[in-house]
Amino acid sequence: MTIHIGAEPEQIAQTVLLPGDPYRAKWAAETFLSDVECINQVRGMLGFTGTWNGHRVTIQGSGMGMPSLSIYVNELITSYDAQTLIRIGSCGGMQDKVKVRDVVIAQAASSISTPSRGIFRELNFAPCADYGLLRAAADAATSRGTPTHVGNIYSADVFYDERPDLNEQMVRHGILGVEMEAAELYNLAARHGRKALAVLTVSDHLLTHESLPSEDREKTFGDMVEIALEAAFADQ
Ligand SMILES: O=P(O)(O)O[C@H]1O[C@H](CO)[C@@H](O)[C@H]1O
Ligand SMILES: O=c1cc[nH]c(=O)[nH]1
Repeated sequence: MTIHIGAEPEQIAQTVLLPGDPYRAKWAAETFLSDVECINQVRGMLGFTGTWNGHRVTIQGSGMGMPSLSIYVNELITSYDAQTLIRIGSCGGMQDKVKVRDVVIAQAASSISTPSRGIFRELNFAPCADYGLLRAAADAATSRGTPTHVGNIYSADVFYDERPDLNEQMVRHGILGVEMEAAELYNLAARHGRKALAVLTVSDHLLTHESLPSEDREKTFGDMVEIALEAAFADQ
């Protein structure tokens, strides 16, 4: 057990999916896994372990924002030996071609700042996905026929952003979408030699101002969950 995760070491699998929303973790575990056990309820940040196609998988809520994700990912790596960590999140679309409900696979994650800023200081470290996971997820999305975009995203510190000038530059430089966790997930994976990826579903659009209701964000983004599962075990 750790401060924030109440599971015994053997209750957490080496492959962990990480939705921000703990109720998306519950829905995804109950929908896609068998033999599901709830392994964490500390602070209501629900986690579940079960099996998918014979493989053990944990789906653990990470909370919103990089400081929250950093707590769970640090504990999952250092106390539970998690090896493969895949965020399954929502994002806001930032290009005309990126439509609501499309999937975005984050090849890299730009940011203004992350919790790792104190380490990198003047270095503009480029947080990037594990290439094997990225390729496997893109292949899974193609074979499923899911409208999918692969590229650079933006990991923000705030949901209610006050920098339209910065958004304009990101749109101009091809950023596909905005969310709030992937950059620090990629930093931590690099630091600890683990594999990480973020597979996202577009829930909002910064250009069209569309926005899905919270229940849809919790319970309807199944394509990204299955893409993440297929990518996690593509080589096994
Ligand atoms: O839907 P999740 O996975 O929480 O991801 C996105 O949604 C939250 C904001 O509503 C942030 O955590 C952002 O990254
Ligand atoms: O961070 C996020 C997540 C979903 N939608 C947004 O617009 N921003």
